Amino acid sequence: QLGISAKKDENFSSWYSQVVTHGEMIEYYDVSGCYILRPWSYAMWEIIKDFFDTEIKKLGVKNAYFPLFVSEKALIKEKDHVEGFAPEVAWVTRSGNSDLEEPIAVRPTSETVMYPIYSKWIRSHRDLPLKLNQWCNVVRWEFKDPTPFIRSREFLWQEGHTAFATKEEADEEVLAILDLYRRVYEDILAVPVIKGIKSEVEKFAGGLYTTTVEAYIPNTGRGIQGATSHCLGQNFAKMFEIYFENDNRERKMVWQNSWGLTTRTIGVMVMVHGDDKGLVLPPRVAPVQVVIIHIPSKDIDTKVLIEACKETAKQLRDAGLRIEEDYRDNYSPGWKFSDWEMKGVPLRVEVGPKDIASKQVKVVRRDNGGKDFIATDNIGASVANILEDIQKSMLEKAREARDACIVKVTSWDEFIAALNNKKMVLAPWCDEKEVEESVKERTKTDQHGAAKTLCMPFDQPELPQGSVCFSSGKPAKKWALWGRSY
Ligand SMILES: O=C(C[C@H]1NCCC[C@H]1O)Cn1cnc2c(c1=O)CCCC2
Ligand SMILES: [Mg+2]
Repeated sequence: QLGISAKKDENFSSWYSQVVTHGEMIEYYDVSGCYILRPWSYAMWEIIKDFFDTEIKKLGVKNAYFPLFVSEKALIKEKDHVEGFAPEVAWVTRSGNSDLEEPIAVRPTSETVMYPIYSKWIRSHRDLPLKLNQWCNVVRWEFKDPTPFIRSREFLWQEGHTAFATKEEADEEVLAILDLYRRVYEDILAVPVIKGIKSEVEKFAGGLYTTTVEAYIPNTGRGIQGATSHCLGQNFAKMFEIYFENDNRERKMVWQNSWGLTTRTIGVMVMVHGDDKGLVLPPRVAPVQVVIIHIPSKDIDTKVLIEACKETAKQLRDAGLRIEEDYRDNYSPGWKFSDWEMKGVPLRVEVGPKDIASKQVKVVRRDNGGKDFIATDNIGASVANILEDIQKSMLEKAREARDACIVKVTSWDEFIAALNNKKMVLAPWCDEKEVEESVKERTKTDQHGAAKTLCMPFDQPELPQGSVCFSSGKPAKKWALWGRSY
């Protein structure tokens, strides 16, 4: 197949579209905003899912499945939760050619599906904590330009919905889940994220507070919400009458959390690591970690060569690695190299007659093009070490690039300069809603969206006594990370 014509640093959106299609991750579809996840990307979702599912089960969370459809009555139950989002809700109004009595919403998230049932199930403190999660799809009729993985009208996610007797338990779980989200990004996707709390304007309107992991796309200079873990407080318990009798026989409302991670994770990884040859996959998320390619030659019987490759493949599989062997005789080695580079396979192993003779193989890294020769004996361990090094260096490289795009300022002018220089901006802030709204107004231009707070990082720099808000001049309460975002 043809190479990628768009350059990442010249035409990012064309580059991205070509990388996800040539990399066989996405197929386009005739319903706007919807995409087909091909095996190459679905395998990545399965790897993310296996990790997160295993970890939440250690926290005592159980998986369940709730209906796709929500009654209008249930959906509008929690007023300020849904009115802001109403335009995004998709409705079923007809079956066949007869209209439905009542329109039914397609779940955009499942609080209003699950909580009437939670109200029924939770009676006594013995029914707590209730910790359920579901892996499913949700539909949101977004109007901003759709982008594969990043913004689509249907996407896959997990949504956790938990209920506790005390706020302390809820607060603790919010942070435990947030750290799992950090690990998905940093340990599996090699994408650095910043943990923080959302402002009152940006938080989930139905909740008490929202914590988030924020990623960053250097090419567009935009922040992107990676995943969110909300403490809902007792707001939904009040609306949906979720009470329990505590051990003093008093009737109390539960404290709830809800937390979600979506297939957006995959798009962020592609955007951060990809290059002009295509995908560059961190080994932990790569469906294939090593591809073995034989180099035919008149100096050796191809069957002997392929047998040697198979032996190496076996050793690598025995080391627990995900291997592909490419012995196709209708493509040249060079063609195969660029094909597997396009798909982002972290390591290529080339085997030719000379390598057989000297009991070695040639390895080529996808992330930095590094070439090396390694002995075939104990090759499992040595290749596993190379993959670990690739994983680590990809995260370090991405972290450096991200850190170089955070500017710390104290004045409005510095703020605007940094923003227009496609940076994220750390600024002392008075933490007042109307000030955030005014910054949005003042930074909205026709070619860019407004700047907003991405989060208040948990890791706060020193805030000198007497610091004032970069925008309002009022006493600053904390440092906020601002930026344009997806
Ligand atoms: O979905 C959440 C909160 C919460 N839902 C569960 C997973 C974690 C977290 O995302 C917020 N939210 C976002 N978007 C929408 C809604 C909505 O509640 C409801 C209406 C349609 C659009
Ligand atoms: Mg939204």
